[in-house]
Amino acid sequence: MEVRLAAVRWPSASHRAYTTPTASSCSSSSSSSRGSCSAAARLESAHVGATSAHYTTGRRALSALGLPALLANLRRRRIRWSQGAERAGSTCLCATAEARATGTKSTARRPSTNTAAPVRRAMRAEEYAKMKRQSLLDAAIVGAIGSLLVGLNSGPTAAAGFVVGIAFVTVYLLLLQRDVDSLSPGNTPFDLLNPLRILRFLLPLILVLVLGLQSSFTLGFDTWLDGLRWEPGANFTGFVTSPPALFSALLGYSLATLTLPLRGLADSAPEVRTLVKAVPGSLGVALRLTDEADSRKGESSEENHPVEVVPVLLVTGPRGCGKTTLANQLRQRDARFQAPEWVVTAQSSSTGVERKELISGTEFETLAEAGSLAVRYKRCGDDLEQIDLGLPAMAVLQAAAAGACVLDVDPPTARTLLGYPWQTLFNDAFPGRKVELRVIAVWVSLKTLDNVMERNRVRLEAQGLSTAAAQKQLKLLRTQATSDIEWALTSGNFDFTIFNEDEEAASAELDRAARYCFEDPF
Ligand SMILES: Nc1ncnc2c1ncn2[C@@H]1O[C@H](COP(=O)(O)OP(=O)(O)OP(=O)(O)O)[C@@H](O)[C@H]1O
Repeated sequence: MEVRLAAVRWPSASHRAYTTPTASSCSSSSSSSRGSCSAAARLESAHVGATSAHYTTGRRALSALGLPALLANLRRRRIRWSQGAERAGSTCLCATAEARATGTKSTARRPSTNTAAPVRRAMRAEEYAKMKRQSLLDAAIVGAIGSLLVGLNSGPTAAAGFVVGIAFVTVYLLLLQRDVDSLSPGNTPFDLLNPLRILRFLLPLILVLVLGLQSSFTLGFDTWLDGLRWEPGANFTGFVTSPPALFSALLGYSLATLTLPLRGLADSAPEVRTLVKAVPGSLGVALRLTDEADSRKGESSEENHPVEVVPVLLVTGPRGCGKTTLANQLRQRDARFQAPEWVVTAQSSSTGVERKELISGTEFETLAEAGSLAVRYKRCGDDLEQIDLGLPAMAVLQAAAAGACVLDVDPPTARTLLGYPWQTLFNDAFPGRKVELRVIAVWVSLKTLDNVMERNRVRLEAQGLSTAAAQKQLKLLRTQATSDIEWALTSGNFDFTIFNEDEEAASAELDRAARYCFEDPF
């Protein structure tokens, strides 16, 4: 899938250099066109926001609910699990380690909450919730029709047995749904010792026992006991004295359970639907109409409006832990990762941003008032003058046009960036298109707060600060770092945590994390 920033239309005319790069300006290599928009980024549409250890999306549940679909998807899912485990595992482990190191209780698990990924996740969850309802509805329909037919054919005892069978299927389905809900990299369907799973597979046996119990209550225990015989043909189980109830219950149980794989088959074997569509009569017509409506819906939503992803690699963490070093190394290794161009009101070495454009204070305010700046703050310049710095939201898109935008910022700035209404911006700027920001958030830190302080102490002393001045700064840094780490652990925004004790290893870890800008782990 491609992100064509070439087609970006910026809504506000006041956006100076950030105004719409038109199709023609894209094809020309005008230097004023800061979009580099001829470079359409090749991206895979994906949902990386969800490192969720939970395995609850509709697509995955679809596989788990139907045996044929499960077999068909087995290989793919194994890959997904291993990828999910890699990410979720590393995040959780790191978060736990950091929590231990800092004495903070970790509630951090995963995904970024700021982007459109949650919307997609919600859609999948909705799809899954629909499937859950559908399976229960299928069982209810089979129960209603089956008990009526069985009742007419074999009497009320058999009908009651059928209803009991359906009740057990309902329990089976609820257990199955609970099982699927709790699937995670650490709890795969291959774990046969899961108590709920064992209970689920023992349900038919429990059904027979319950029928026996019911029979003993109806007949009276003594009569029921007298009737217990081990005579094949006369009393099939030796417990249940009413074969019609037993057979109907098992029939109800089997039929309703069958609806699961049948629904899976119908979905995964279009030729079955095609065959049925050829059948004259209302069923064929109904199926044809349903298919036509589905394909029209698909055309309008998927083909005409593919999801265009804007990948952003957000690298943040406490001061002095090596964010900039790692981000720069990544950009040097891989040209797909680009830093955005910030706007500043004065040139200064203290701005801390590499790419910046000088604009006037008035222009800065205009951008800020138009809501075009994803983040803005003030810095002290070389001559102690106040400098305004801002990151135009459009600059993030433009940097991502080469592949992915790398944002190396401190935690408060990261927080502001994550809170920026990106989706509203995309909806306004790209009407009729589905554009999503995919933030891969990486927390760069050290294993303990003391290590963080030591790294900063070395840096401050290397800058020539006296011990007293360094101590003063370190005190402020400790307070800030503590609050930053607490935010990282509790916000659930971070996909990866990297402890930058060893630069080479940390670089390799950042490489692995950065890969998710272009890959779909699910
Ligand atoms: N793995 C490492 N081991 C030792 N020193 C490192 C390591 N990584 C970076 N450094 C050093 O730590 C210092 C701070 O690095 P860097 O500027 O990249 O950190 P930062 O997190 O971006 O800091 P800031 O938040 O102040 O911008 C630099 O002097 C850098 O050389």
